[in-house]
Amino acid sequence: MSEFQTVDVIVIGAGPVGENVASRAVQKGLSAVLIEAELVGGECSYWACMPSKALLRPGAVLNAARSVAGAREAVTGSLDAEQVLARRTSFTENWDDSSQAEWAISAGITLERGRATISGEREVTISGADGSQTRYRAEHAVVVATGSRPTIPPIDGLADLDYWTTREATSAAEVPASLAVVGGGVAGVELAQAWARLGAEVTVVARSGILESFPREASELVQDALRAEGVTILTDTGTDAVRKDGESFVLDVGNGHTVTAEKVLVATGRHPNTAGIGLEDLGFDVKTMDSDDTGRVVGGGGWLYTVGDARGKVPLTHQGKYEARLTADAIAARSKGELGDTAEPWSPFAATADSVAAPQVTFTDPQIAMVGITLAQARQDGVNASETSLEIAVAGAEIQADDYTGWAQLVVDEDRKVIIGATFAGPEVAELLHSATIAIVGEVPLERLWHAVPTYPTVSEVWLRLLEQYGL
Ligand SMILES: Cc1cc2nc3c(=O)[nH]c(=O)nc-3n(C[C@H](O)[C@H](O)[C@H](O)COP(=O)(O)OP(=O)(O)OC[C@H]3O[C@@H](n4cnc5c(N)ncnc54)[C@H](O)[C@@H]3O)c2cc1C
Ligand SMILES: NC(=O)c1ccc[n+]([C@@H]2O[C@H](COP(=O)([O-])OP(=O)(O)OC[C@H]3O[C@@H](n4cnc5c(N)ncnc54)[C@H](O)[C@@H]3O)[C@@H](O)[C@H]2O)c1
Repeated sequence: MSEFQTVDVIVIGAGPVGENVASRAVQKGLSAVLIEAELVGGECSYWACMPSKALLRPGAVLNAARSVAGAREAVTGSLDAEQVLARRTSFTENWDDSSQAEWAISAGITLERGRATISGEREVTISGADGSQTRYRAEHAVVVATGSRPTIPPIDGLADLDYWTTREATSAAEVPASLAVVGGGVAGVELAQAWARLGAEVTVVARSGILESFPREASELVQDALRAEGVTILTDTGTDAVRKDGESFVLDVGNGHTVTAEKVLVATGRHPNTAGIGLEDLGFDVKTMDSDDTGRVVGGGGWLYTVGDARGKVPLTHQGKYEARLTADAIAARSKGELGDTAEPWSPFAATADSVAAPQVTFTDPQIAMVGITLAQARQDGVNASETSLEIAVAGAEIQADDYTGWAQLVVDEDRKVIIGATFAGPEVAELLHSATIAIVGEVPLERLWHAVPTYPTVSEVWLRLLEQYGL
């Protein structure tokens, strides 16, 4: 057994979030070791955000051209699936992480490859692929940035079959003739559209609705678009059992009905990947483990932190990287005695935006972009909230696409007269979202927002329409 090497911060998991904790800690003058069992860059770079968006983008560009007279006539072909898949693969660097590893080293981070377990208080043991063991002791913090795992439902027969998770669905080398998607969340719906536009016959099997975490009007726009382009969507439909008939999967979806497809994608949510890394041996129950706004594990002795998907608050890359910056700053401040047990909301150490202003975009075509809280959530939290919504019908939208169809909503805290939630649905609305995020985080009073004039003719003019409809 090797001796312990001592370092200020140990980060387990080199996904986007772990990378950011380690680099920020180094920038703050601490030494950091970053440990990765698979690919430096994590799920996001190789099997999630980047390849899924690369699969979706060509279809959105083609559809954008087809939605403008004059351009439409110039576009006579369909997507070139081989080129789309090649471009997707280039975004994953062909699943080679050498450039990411080089970046980590150039950032002054010590990079270790292998599977890490927390082997004691402040202690981490790395098991290398060659059977070697390397041990580190942290002076200040051990940060768990181990990401998340797909949650696989207990569907009869499923466990024995070679179904797709989002990993296979983002890295497939060929377009399947047909695809059944179990789950109507963001991952399932994005990948349903991506593969359908590449030529697969796609059926989405959703036990309740589609994209249910978004306002109904927004998810219906996406649902209508998917149906119009040939995706079959079965809502309120459970998957009772799955079996193989020759090379095909057969899903029993109730009342004697079946769905048959060449591939099945199971996209039914994810959970923090915190089991089996030694936390149980230290007395933690990983199912109930909680962290404060600085990422410090409650009851964790002060040295243990979680970030990103492993923290489980907002499982999105940008929000995890935000947590990473704040957690690294909190660790650095505590190492100098400049921060105590708790951090003030909105201070540089507390991830306050996680609960009030986390933005999310569903990159389907049309897109849904949402930030803050929904009307239902606001009312549940006892906030005196109002809702203003309308169809996006402004000159900028008409210029963007013939027959532009979109929808927008603001949720306002009537006591404070500030925006607490916003949703935009329609083609290319993602870039509208940051304006809403700034308005929420800045708690900009509506009467001041009235002076923020959107440019003519852009889709942003919807802000003016929303404020007028609100009553300004
Ligand atoms: C299909 C799909 C599409 C998505 N699209 C988007 C998007 O467009 N935008 C967005 O914001 N989010 C998106 N997400 C979510 C996003 O992928 C995650 O929020 C993000 O990857 C979380 O980053 P992370 O660093 O916390 O975890 P991960 O990226 O999962 O990285 C964790 C790393 O830890 C390593 N690890 C785990 N255990 C150990 C161990 N014991 N020892 C050493 N290393 C270990 C893993 O190998 C992995 O590399 C998507 C997710 C999916 C599934
Ligand atoms: N554009 C993006 O930002 C993006 C894209 C993809 C994924 N992600 C992230 O990745 C995570 C995982 O995505 P996801 O779509 O798997 O999760 P999700 O939580 O968004 O959706 C899961 C879906 O599966 C359904 N479901 C759950 N259990 C089921 C069961 N037993 N049978 C049938 N259906 C069931 C749910 O009703 C829900 O519709 C999400 O947290 C999301 O934030 C983000």
